[in-house]
Amino acid sequence: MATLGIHKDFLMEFARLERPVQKRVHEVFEKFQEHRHAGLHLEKLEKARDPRIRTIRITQFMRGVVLAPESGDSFLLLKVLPHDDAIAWAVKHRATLNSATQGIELRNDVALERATAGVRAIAADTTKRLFTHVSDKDLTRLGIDADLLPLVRHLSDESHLDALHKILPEQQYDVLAGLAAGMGVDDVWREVVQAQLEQTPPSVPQQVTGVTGDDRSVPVSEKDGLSAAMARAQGRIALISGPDELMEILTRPFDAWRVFLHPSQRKVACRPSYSGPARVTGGPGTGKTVVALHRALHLAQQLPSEAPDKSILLTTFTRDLASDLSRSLELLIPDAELRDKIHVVNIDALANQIVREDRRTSLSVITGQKEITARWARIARRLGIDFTDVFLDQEWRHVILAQDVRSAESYLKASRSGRGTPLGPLKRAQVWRAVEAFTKELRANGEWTFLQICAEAARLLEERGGERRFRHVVVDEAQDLHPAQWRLLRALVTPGADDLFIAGDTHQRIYGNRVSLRSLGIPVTGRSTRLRINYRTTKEILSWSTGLLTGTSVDDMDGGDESLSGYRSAFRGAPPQLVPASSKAEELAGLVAQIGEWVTAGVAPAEIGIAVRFVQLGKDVAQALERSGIGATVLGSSPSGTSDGVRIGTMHRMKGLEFRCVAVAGVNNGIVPMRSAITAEEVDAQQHREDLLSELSLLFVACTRAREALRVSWHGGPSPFLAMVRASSDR
Ligand SMILES: Nc1ncnc2c1ncn2[C@@H]1O[C@H](COP(=O)(O)OP(=O)(O)OP(=O)(O)O)[C@@H](O)[C@H]1O
Repeated sequence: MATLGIHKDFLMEFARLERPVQKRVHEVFEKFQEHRHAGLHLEKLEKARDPRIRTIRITQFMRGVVLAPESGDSFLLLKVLPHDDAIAWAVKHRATLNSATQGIELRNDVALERATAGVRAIAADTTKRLFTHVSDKDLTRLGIDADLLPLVRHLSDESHLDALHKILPEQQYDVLAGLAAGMGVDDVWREVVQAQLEQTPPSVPQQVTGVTGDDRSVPVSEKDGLSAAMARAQGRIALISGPDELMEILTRPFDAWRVFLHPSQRKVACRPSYSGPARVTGGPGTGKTVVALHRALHLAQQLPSEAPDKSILLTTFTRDLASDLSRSLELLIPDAELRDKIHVVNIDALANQIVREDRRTSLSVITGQKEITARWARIARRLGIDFTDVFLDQEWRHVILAQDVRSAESYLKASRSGRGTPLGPLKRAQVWRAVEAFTKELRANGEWTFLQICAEAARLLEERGGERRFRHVVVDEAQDLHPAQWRLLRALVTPGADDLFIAGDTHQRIYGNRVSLRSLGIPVTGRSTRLRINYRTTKEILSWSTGLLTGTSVDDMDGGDESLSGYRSAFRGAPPQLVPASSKAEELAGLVAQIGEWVTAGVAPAEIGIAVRFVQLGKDVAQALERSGIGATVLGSSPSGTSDGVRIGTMHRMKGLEFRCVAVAGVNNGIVPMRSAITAEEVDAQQHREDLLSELSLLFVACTRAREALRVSWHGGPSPFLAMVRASSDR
């Protein structure tokens, strides 16, 4: 039976076609299993560099480009382009095997020869070389073939490598981009080559080497070579099992993440089993959520047939993020029966359900932080104790609830590491009196805070012992979870193989909840993987945004430091715009003009996000936009996704989202960081540093939501964080 492969580029181009043309593409290929390629009316091209690359008529104006060897009945759909472009592309390209993985790659020899000459000319003027630190032997081991070596050896700058992205054989570009981003040879081997080798299905014959004696690139062999070579290029090529799957993929072409996982992502998501809790980390946009979704699917597929619905919990920080996960899961798993094995709910809602069921009554929850702080202030005044409202609230969250301290005696002995102000026994007794007054008041009113509910849910489950609701738990945005939430997650699933799968990035921690996973009974050492390729944003936005973090050190929740080394993007775009204004009115006017320009350029308003530090500014921006006739939705004020307007949200709300264009407004001195959110240094120096880091992460999160364009503006003095990034880019 014929095998059909779809190249990622084909899907991307298909996505941009008009509906009737898409329909034709589908009609042309839907019966592929019945055809040997003669039946597909493939046209040979006279001057083709690779005689197996042919074209096929889609409509009068559009042609598909297909790789189809003479013998065997495998096809690879490579391109779908306007007629002349398709022919031009088809005659120039060749399909070869990657020497390290034996996966199929495409190359444009003419362009490569031209690029080599260009790079040589540039290299004549400089002694700088990008890859002097890597030997020929290592490059060869990583799959760089001898045809490419002269080009690679003359590259002097990373921007030249970026410019070659589209013409280099794909996997070889991946290797070079990793090395250029500072990864070691072994790391690149593991993440690009070995990950790919491991994913090749066992049924596909492994060849020892794909290079000829002189290490030159070799064409894909005839007779069955193509389907094996396609199977060794997962991540770039998807093998289609039949017409239903073809239909499935072509129906949602924009969601390439469903089909094309990078080998480093697939390795984490589809590993048959982990011996205990496992974790995936990585900078913004590296696909952690995508991996968490695929892991949930993988676990669902492995469940025994008698496993009940909702055997797997897929959870995250907020309700909105959980709704996004649900929507994505529907795309990833069309089979409702399989999908029902996965329960998607945010952690607070789950905790609420557990406590509610126990008490057989609904719970009244205090949601506003302002109200909570006001209560602490009242209590401190009433008791005549000399602690600020913010200090008491932090002590309660970061020490008492975090360690589940339930008595004055335990509090006296509790570790306060992470808190900067030492507290002697007398002071602790005062704090405890305030805590008792606070909790008593809540109890008397039948009120709860979210964290209290989580702590209570964890306590209930621990007490009941053995009542494990789920076989597997998958957690996204894990960096912001509080220890009480972790205790709940720990209690929901029996410790052991594949119990917890955790996705998160501590550089994006914005709620100040530092935890040690090990101390919470969640040891991930040896089962933790970092993703490094950013799929969301341009190199320019990425490098500017990571510049914000220069000089900061962030823990990895496992006793070490998190790193962004090797973090990279393959797209290029315009650098972020940094726009000062002398007044708020001027800043808003500039912002409105920019949004207007984006909309005129064809960006849908809902694909534009505006991040602000506080809600009122968001409302002001919304009004300014509406006055100019541009619709806007302030996130959180109406159910998300219900309006087509520009999305405006606080930086906190931006977590987990993404937009084609992002404007971050009001990045003023005194606002970012928000003065009121920073503990005074003299009150608690450690907390002061933590608060500053959370505020910095908040700006980092907001800026990294952008796919194509980022604009950062302020009025009056700029945020000191912006001075930091400028200083780092000057270096
Ligand atoms: N293998 C892939 N192929 C195509 N697109 C991908 C792939 N992996 C991720 N993406 C896309 O990249 C974007 C970022 O992915 P995702 O939200 O999973 O990243 P993340 O690491 O969770 O980001 P953040 O930490 O910033 O929330 C999404 O648009 C996603 O669809």
